Amino acid sequence: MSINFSNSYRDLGEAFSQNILPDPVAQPELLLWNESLAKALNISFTNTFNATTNKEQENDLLAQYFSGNRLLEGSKPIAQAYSGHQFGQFNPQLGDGRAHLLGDIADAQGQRWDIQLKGSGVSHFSRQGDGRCALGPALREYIMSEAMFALGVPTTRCLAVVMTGQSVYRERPYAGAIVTRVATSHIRVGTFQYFAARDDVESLKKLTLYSIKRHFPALISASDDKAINPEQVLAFFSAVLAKQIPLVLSWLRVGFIHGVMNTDNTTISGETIDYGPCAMMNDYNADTVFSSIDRNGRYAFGKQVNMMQWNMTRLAETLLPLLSGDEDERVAQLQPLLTQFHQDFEQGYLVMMAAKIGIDEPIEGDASMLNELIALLKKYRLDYTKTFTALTASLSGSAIEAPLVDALNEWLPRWHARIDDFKVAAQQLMRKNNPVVIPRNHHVEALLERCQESDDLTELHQFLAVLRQPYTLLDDTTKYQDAPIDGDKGYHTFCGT
Ligand SMILES: Nc1ncnc2c1ncn2[C@@H]1O[C@H](COP(=O)(O)OP(=O)(O)OP(=O)(O)O)[C@@H](O)[C@H]1O
Ligand SMILES: [Mg+2]
Repeated sequence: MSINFSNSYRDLGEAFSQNILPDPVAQPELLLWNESLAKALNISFTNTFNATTNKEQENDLLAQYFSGNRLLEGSKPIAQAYSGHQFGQFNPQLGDGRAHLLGDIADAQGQRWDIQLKGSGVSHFSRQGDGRCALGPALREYIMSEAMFALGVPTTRCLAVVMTGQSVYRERPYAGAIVTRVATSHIRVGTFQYFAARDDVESLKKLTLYSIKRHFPALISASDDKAINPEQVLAFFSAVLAKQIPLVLSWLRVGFIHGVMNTDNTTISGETIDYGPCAMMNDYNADTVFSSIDRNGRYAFGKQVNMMQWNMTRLAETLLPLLSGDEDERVAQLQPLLTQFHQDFEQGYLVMMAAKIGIDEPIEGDASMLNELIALLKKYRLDYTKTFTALTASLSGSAIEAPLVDALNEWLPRWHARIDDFKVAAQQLMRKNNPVVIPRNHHVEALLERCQESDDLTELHQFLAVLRQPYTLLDDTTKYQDAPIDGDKGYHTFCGT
């Protein structure tokens, strides 16, 4: 099997991670293999398999590798150390309690990707946990991240799901599984906090330099890549902030609620990570929360940008020792960047929402028109996805049906007047920005239930095929477009264990 691993994170030294092998499982069985992702990553088996290898043998070998039972050549697994603010409370000692980073690989364009097993056994960071993952949450991560990728949301992805043949106990026994996650890195805000909490400035410098090289190489010249200066630290912070804006904007565009935006679940690369308690919004309400542990609505749909700014402020704090001047001067260098973040986000939000109603370059008056629409969505409890799909279709003659047409009857003429001169272009823009299908909670949950009861994955593949083309109406799309009759009242998500 040809995967050309580096172990660059492990090479940072023992302060950063624990060297530890995945814990072998009883009976690994490949459930899902993401062929298109494998291709994109340049992962191929041509050296391993020959004309006489059959599909079953191939899958068996993949199951061995992606359960951690066999180690891929060149991989030196580690569990990464990190801390994190969880619902506002700082926990200095988190880290990969059930994950193993196998190493990083380069794709054909030279982009590096981490390959990580999740659910692969305990580590130094496991605390009370068993190091394992149940099948439901593993499949959920695969489905949601594939859907998000196709929706155009920056995200970590899944390469494989392997059943372990072992039960995991979560109040009752469930089938266990291991998911292979791919990310441009697994460096979290909490990774920086880990070293800041220990006053380990040398490691903070090393981590910042590594992060710059990995994610923002333009900030550093090849000749002086051994140390960083305060200007580079500020440029790094700006670059991290800039990554979070398209991330949160795309969540808001498609109605995604992350559910657990703790600093340990916020990557510096701006990729969605940790699909534990996430959910999709149905009818529009900025206060929407589904996570059972988010009792105060800290991570509600409409609060996500504020929470991201809060997380970025925690990142800023960790960078203070790397700046110059006294304490006040250091804060004064970071503060304007956080203010700028909010302004850039607000501007980006207007552009994003305007695109959803077909306007490429918003002008004065568009913000108030959008606010009015959002107020109507909320007042009449209109489904977010369906509303924009109907508005898009209406531009080529589809009638907007009741009750939507009644709810929007005063708003529609205002919108038509604005886009009348460029209806065709408006509709094209809307088609790109408004999915016709999203991974609705009730469909995801129903499928997870069925997959746990039966080995037949036909429906799962059908659902995935639809989710992989969320801007196109396929024959099967209509099966998954419906909003739940009760608006998901009483639906609760749980932190994915
Ligand atoms: N079953 C488990 N065994 C050991 N540690 C666990 C388990 N479940 C969660 N943890 C640890 O608890 C912390 C918080 O968990 P959280 O649910 O945010 O992350 P996760 O889903 O395990 O991983 P990730 O953020 O990488 O997707 C992490 O340190 C995680 O490793
Ligand atoms: Mg997590």
